[in-house]
Amino acid sequence: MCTAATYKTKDFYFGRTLDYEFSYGDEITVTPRNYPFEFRYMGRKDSHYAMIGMAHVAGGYPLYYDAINEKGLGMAGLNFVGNAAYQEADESEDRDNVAQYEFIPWILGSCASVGEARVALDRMNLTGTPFSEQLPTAQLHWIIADRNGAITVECMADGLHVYENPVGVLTNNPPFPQQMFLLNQYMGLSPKQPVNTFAPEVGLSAYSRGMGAIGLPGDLSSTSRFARVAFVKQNSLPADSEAESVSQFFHILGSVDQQRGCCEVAPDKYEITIYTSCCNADKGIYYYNTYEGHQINAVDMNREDLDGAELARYPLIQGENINWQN
Ligand SMILES: C[C@H](CCC(=O)NCCS(=O)(=O)O)[C@H]1CC[C@H]2[C@@H]3CC[C@@H]4C[C@H](O)CC[C@]4(C)[C@H]3C[C@H](O)[C@]12C
Repeated sequence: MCTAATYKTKDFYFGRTLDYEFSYGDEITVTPRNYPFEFRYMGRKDSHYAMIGMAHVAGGYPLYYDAINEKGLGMAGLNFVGNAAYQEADESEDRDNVAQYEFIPWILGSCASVGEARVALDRMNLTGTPFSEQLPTAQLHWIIADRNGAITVECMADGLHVYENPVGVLTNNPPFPQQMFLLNQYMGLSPKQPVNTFAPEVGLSAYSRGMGAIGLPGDLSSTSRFARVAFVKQNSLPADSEAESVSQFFHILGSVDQQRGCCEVAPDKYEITIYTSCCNADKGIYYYNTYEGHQINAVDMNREDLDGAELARYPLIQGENINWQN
């Protein structure tokens, strides 16, 4: 499972948790403007917007899981197993055929906003073409967001859907309209203490703080994480400074953190939050921490040569960094 969220303070933040039982070998990867992208159907693009994100680099190609570009647009792919169904390549002149593994570079390379992404999506066919035999087609859906809004993209048997995403969060199954519908169940929840509308004549009292959100689901299912992160995000109070914003963002995604042992996916195999990311989309900074490394690390795309042609790659820093005080 995975969870993605957007957040706006002075700047615009975009990030995700990646929850899985193993790692593909993830690296924070900066793709500069002149790295030549060889698209499967759309030919070679010698120049495009620069981007930074988490990727598995295979044969020199950045297979992005999530990224932002230099214009402040962010995009993340999350599992959508059993529902994702890709399209056939369509040779007509007015269609752009994009393989699922190219989707993030395709959009972030050429779109500066969600509006521009919508235009690109209008003429796009998303194909299930695998990257290689070793890396078969991933069944994903995506969130695309900028400081003014977010959309969800789901390619299913009945076509490519683009939904307005008013909460700016995404998890996994079921399809997005059902996730949004389920939020109706929680509309009564509040960060304020409840008042007794249950039975005023019965002497009920708020014996603890935090009772306004009783009923918010605490488990790790995708629908529960969706409701929980949406509640936490919507009620989170923004602070202006960079450190406070980044800290708050990690707290928001911390609400859906997966601890080893709590989500068994096969006998003795457990899904955990492998990494959590928080991108400052205005400044081009990728902050992250990992399961065994709570310290926040950062890579700033603007410290790289963005007019270059070579990827800059940073393996994840692992291991806890404990500041001893005596
Ligand atoms: C496993 C992850 C989803 C985690 C998640 O959501 N876990 C919930 C499980 S569940 O919801 O409970 O079922 C997803 C998210 C992004 C994916 C990569 C995208 C690029 C590339 C595409 C290629 O085609 C195949 C290899 C490739 C590197 C992909 C590997 C893997 O698929 C990645 C990491």
